[in-house]
Amino acid sequence: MEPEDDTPTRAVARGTVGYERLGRVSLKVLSGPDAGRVVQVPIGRGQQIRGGRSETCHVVLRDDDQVSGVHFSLHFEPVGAVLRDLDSTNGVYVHEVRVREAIIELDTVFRVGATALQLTAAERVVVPLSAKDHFGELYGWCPEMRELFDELERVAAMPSSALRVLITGETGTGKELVARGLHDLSERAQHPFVVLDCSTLPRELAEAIVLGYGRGAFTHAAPEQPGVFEQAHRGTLFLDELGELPLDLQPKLLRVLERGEVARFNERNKLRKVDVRVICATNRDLQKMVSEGRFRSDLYFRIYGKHVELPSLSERGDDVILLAERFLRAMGESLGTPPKQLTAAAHQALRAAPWPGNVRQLKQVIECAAQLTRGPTIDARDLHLGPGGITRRDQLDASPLLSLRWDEAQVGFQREYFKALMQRVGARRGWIGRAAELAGMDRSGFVKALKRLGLYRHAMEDAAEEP
Ligand SMILES: Nc1ncnc2c1ncn2[C@@H]1O[C@H](COP(=O)(O)OP(=O)(O)OP(=O)(O)O)[C@@H](O)[C@H]1O
Repeated sequence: MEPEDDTPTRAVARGTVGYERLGRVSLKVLSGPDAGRVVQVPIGRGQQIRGGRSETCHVVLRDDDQVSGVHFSLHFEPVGAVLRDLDSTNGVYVHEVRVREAIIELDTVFRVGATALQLTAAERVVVPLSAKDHFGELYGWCPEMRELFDELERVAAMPSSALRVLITGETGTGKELVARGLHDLSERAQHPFVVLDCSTLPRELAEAIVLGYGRGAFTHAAPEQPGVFEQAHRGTLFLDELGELPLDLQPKLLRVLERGEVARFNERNKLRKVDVRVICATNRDLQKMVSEGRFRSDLYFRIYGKHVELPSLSERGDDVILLAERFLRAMGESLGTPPKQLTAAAHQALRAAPWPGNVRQLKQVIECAAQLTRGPTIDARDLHLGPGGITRRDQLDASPLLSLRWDEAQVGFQREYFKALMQRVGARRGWIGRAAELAGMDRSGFVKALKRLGLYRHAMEDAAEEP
């Protein structure tokens, strides 16, 4: 049966100026080295509060040596405040019961190390929303996205040299589109926008790619090559997957950011001035990496100015439908045909799918369905999202592939292939290079394939060490 009203539920009417959400939280330290301190934390959209000994936390408990670097988080869902132990050594206790995750109420006391904390206030604030449904090419209609657009419009209006931006969010949520939009709206728009994906940097050549190299760096005949900073001179350098930047390259990057000068790989004494706005993105937990010594804190503070967090697609309500329709319209325009329509059942399937690869995966599913569906409508079964479909998180065995169409069977097979390959190589140092080599691919092609198939985030989470 068709639902009576299938219009988006969480999109905000055009022209709405603001909406109310939780905006400020207060915590009181009842006992421990910081007893008596009251910490007030403004919370951004979808942001969680973190506590621990690390300077990167919102609630810094520097003097309690029983507290881990990043010990606990608090985030707020419709059900209440969710307190979570972030793999701390000594645990999180509520009423002296150790918990991994607990929903706590106002005034609840919890203990981390020798410190007892009380959640004393959670205040609501009215936040402004953009009147637009897009920022550059990034589209969205739900309040979370419209609040984001308002933030981005204000960031874009600031002088670009003064501003550092760190964009976080799962793979495929639009981080590169945000960076591109900020560049296009800045006074640097006429100059280059250069993207460096740190996850595809080959270790041996990383320094030469970032800093550039002079004539004869590798062989006598090798020509000179400017690094990414020089290429982006007067424009913007987008450092994607910054969490994957090799540790030994981090101080060199910091030096360039601080001094605005770059010395090529084999020309240590020849400094070249560069005027570059750097925008960074990651889907890794940089705070945790800093507290574990896997990312330099000085570089973290250098790049961490304005934090832009992109919600995952499953947190954006009916944006999934509106985005799908947008992709269909764009396809129709490029083919000169009327856009195909999604049935109500297709809407339901899109809403229910988990989308580990977020908007990138949605776009791929929609484009694939539009190309392969003969009639003017796309039904749920044309999307192949249900049990046994291509976007299930768990493994497909080989036999269901045989009953799929050729293109879907190929995608299904590719997912199986990459999963098996990653299992074979294991989560150990250098696994990307090793897996790419076994697949006969270059690193960048390998990482792109993982992203396209929605496997990249899980692969990174599973990897115990830096790739
Ligand atoms: N809100 C959006 N509106 C329209 N298109 C989007 C949106 N978000 C993402 N896309 C599309 O999805 C794809 C992935 O976007 P993008 O590369 O910006 O994601 P990302 O977060 O940088 O991914 P990764 O972390 O894997 O590099 C692109 O084709 C982009 O155009």
